[in-house]
Amino acid sequence: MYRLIPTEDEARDEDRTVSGSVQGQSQGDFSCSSPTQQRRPPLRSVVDKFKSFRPSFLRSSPSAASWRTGAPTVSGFRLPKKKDEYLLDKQCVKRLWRILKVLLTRHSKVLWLYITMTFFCCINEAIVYYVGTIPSKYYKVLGDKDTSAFFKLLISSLTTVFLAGFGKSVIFLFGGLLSLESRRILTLHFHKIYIQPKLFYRILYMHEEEVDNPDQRITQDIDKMAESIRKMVEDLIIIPILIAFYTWQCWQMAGYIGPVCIYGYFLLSAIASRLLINPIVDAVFYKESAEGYFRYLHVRFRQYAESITFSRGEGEAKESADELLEVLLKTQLNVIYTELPLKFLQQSVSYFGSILSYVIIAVPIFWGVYDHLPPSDVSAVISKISFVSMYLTYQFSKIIQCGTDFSDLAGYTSRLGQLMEALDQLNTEMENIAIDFPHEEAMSSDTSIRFENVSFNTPAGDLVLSDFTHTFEVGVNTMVVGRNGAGKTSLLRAMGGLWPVSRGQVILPRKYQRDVIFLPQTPYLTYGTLREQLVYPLKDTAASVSNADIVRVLKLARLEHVVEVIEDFDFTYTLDWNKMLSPGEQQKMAFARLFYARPTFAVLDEATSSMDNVSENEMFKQCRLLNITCITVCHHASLERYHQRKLTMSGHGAWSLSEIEPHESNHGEDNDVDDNDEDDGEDGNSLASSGSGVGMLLRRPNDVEYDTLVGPP
Ligand SMILES: Nc1ncnc2c1ncn2[C@@H]1O[C@H](COP(=O)(O)OP(=O)(O)OP(=O)(O)O)[C@@H](O)[C@H]1O
Repeated sequence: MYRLIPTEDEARDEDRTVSGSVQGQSQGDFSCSSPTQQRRPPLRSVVDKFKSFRPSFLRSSPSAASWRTGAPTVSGFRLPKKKDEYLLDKQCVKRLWRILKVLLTRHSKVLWLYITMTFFCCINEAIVYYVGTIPSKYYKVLGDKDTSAFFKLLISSLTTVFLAGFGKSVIFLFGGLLSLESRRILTLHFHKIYIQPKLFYRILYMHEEEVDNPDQRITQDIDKMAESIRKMVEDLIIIPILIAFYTWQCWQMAGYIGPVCIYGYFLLSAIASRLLINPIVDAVFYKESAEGYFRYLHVRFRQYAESITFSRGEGEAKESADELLEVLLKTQLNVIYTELPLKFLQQSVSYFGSILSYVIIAVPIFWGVYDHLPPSDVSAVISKISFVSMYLTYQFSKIIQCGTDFSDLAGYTSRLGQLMEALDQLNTEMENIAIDFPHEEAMSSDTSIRFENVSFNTPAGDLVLSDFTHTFEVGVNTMVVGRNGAGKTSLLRAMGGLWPVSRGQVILPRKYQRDVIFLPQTPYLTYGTLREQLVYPLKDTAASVSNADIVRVLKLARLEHVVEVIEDFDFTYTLDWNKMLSPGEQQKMAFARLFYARPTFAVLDEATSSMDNVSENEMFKQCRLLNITCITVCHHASLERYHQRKLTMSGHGAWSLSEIEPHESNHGEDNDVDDNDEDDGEDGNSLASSGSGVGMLLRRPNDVEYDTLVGPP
């Protein structure tokens, strides 16, 4: 099972490692894997993972695979981490029950739709029963050559047939509503348990191997599950009542022999069907998993279209897509082949059922039960018994036929149930971590960020930082430097609580949410208006931002030209923000948010890497003017002038701190920037550099009054 807290043994191992040498590596605090597998395997590409998948129907005979797929046999296929077999077992039933409990809460519309559907199904079945007995009535009136009875019967049968059609469409309508409502309730539930602070990040970045494609499970599997539920409910909703009714009818007309034959027949078919369902559940699970990877690959193409095109990587992209498609098709073919025996059984059950009905009729006929009746009445009786027994076998064959839907449903249930369990477990473990290694607890009375004897590892178990003690004080800008992979971003992850620490404490300001803002290298541009963009993630406060504030903040971030590009401040853009702004401008937008929010600390992770020098300098100057203390991960030595302290990370847990001597450029920095501005031919929109920052008005989100900013000393 998943585990984030180290076991005692691991903790001991880690103790030894950390105290022994900072060069050592300790076991991961993240291990979210089976107890036997504590280290993650090396990262492999999605295609590589799936290359190792071999659908179950290929396992028995590699040569049969080529025959079935027409493709050359690829040996050694195996699903990534295919350690679980997904079956229609106790665990699956438990998971289904858990999902049904979500669907059938007290105020859920699903329950009402189900009840309404049952009502209409009962009415419809009464009509169907009447329609079923119509032929026997025709035998009678035609046999008796009764013209007026014939016309009466004609009118009533036409009306009934019309009503039967109407009844079916009403059931279809309610089935559709039921499916939509089920999807809505389940998706909302998953949004609630999945899109949670940090949990969301952890499951996507750290537990991808254990719980693949959670997005695909939420967007696709729930929909398919809701559809399976609709189909099954439509088919099965009224079956118990019908079976009871037609058993009684059959008993009345054909004696005990009729129901006994049909029940015996059903029992055998049900046992055979149950045996055939299990492999389908497993096949559906892995087909959905392959669907998820295939979809994700296309999402990545969309995301990296420009990079792929610049590197002329279309050929490779096509190859990977084709390869993954082949894997997906193999999993689909696997589903088709594993469903084949069940389909055969279902079809045979329904055809054999119609023959069985004649065997049931033959018994009373040959025993002379109806010998006393005239031939026209015997025909009517035969027709009626045949309808009743056929309908009874039909109800049973419908149960068998639902096997395929049910196996699909069980497959989706396994995927959704597994995600639910993983989320539960992560939640509990994160709560435990929060208790053992307090992070966001407002323990600090001041506004500094303190690391006390902190050690932590990567999810793969490599030591990132060992015994780190430092206070990031307000007003002291700190630069975090080091070679690639030394753990600079990881330090920020530990600070943000994304990665748990294995030792020590991270003590954050009391008003952490307001006082500390993280700016990543690639900011997330939300869907929505410019106003919402600026207040992200506090969408609700967007209405309180005045147009003047927007313009001022954009000017500070040197983004004033955006105003000319957009329709207006309240025009909702969806994906277009990423296309409308260059990477540098996107980073400036993040700074505009920062300048609007004016936190105590800005934690910048190469947040200016795509900006030109002038803009980069301008951002740091504005931070200083707005009293925002920067903790900056960067590779540019030129930024030293805006920092007073330097934290150097050397990898494998090693670190060192030093003071940055104020050098000449520090004193003349503003002039530098102004000069650059002129060189750039820019109009000096920077309020600080142009001097217009003096006395400029800017409102913090929660301030009632405007603050007055004072320009550079
Ligand atoms: N989700 C993860 N699972 C396993 N290892 C990870 C994960 N994320 C990062 N790492 C590892 O942690 C180490 C430190 O990564 P980090 O991103 O902190 O480096 P960095 O110093 O910020 O590098 P750069 O200068 O290139 O941005 C790297 O070796 C990386 O492989």
